[in-house]
Amino acid sequence: MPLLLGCIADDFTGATDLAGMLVKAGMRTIQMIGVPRAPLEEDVDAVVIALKSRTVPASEAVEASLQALRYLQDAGCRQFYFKYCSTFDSTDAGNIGPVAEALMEALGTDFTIACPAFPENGRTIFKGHLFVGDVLLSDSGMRHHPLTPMTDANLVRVLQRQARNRVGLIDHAVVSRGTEVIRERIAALKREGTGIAIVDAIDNEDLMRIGRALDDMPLVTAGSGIALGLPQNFRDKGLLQATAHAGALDAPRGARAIISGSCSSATNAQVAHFIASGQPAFAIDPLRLAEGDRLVDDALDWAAPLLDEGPVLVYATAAPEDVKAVQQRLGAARAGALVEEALAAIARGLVKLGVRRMLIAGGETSGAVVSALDVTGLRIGVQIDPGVPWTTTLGGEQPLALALKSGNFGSEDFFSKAWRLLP
Ligand SMILES: Nc1ncnc2c1ncn2[C@@H]1O[C@H](COP(=O)(O)OP(=O)(O)O)[C@@H](O)[C@H]1O
Ligand SMILES: O=C(O)[C@@H](O)C(=O)COP(=O)(O)O
Repeated sequence: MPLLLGCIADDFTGATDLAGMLVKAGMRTIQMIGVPRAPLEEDVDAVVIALKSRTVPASEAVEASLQALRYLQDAGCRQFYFKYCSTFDSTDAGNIGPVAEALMEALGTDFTIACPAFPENGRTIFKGHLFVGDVLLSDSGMRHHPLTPMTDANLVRVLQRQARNRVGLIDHAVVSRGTEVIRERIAALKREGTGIAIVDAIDNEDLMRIGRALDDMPLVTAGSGIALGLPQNFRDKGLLQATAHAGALDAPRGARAIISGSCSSATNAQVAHFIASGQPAFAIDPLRLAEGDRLVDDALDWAAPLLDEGPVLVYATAAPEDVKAVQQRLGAARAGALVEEALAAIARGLVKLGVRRMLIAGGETSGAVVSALDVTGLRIGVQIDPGVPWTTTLGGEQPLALALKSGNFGSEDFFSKAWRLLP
């Protein structure tokens, strides 16, 4: 069967989130790390190319995304999907707007939607406003994000600041009335010159209705939620036969470790829970890294004798006030880069020490770690919590089982319970 859906994800955790969603919705999906050098050999329905383009300068994000698009076009994909964060992580400089518009232009299309809704994880959109659980995005922990603080919940306004096209809204009154009404609204928005429309969605039924209305849209831009409603279109056209189920992965055996560079609220709670349950944890202080302390060696010396006992945690995760203090001293970008580099080196060292099963918390952090491990692709396995599947690696020196956890996903006991899902 030909490839159907070609996806470009702006970070690595987001890519596994999307790939897991597509598998759950019945598409055989593989995740590639960066734009592959060779044509795909796997027999799959969808490919997700994971980029690390969320927080790089907009021009670099555009370039990398266009390169990914060309690869997916050459592979014969029929529809394209730009995946960003369910909390719409971006700044006024981008990268959601510039990348979406560059992809539109390359595909010769004058209209797309933008919908980060992921109701199962508490991300809903109403009247263009994004909610995280019970609060507006701007009142959620995302207002303190180290790299992309989100202080405005009105997505029409947020995207308009990043886009040249006019940004409009398909609101819930339209979405709730079904696919035909959504199609009519899209046609009306196009007529009046709107290029991108934020779409309201508060539950999975909304996502299914929206999905049906996107069957002939060349480019969809969204979080992972919208992916739930797309496979039905391919199935209706007789293009998708297999119903994929994420089977138990043949996970390699070996020592276990958790690397956490996310400072999101959920990760802070997960780190605290792991430490409170008496399990071993090593903290990385960015200020000491900046002073040249040999924390990478220290962390590996600390971990080596513990690895036979159970999972170890190495973390830079910190509360918002501590992150702010560090950023005031080092600058946000330098602090982020120092931490990412150190955690990536520690992950490499841990694999040399025999770690074969690893949880990584944080999108940027996952990008840094997975790149350092020379992984070329990921097979998707069982879901640990919504948006976080176990995966096994393709490429790299050693086969590994990896779970890339988005900052704000997962229950408080995630770092303890995840292992129980592996054979
Ligand atoms: N203590 C800290 N102080 C400053 N920055 C930090 C600290 N710990 C981690 N970081 C940086 O914060 C960023 C967190 O982003 P990311 O890994 O994407 O997490 P999330 O998924 O929660 O957004 C990374 O660049 C990381 O290196
Ligand atoms: O859509 C989402 O929320 C995730 O898939 C995602 O992209 C999260 O990014 P990080 O919080 O940076 O891991």
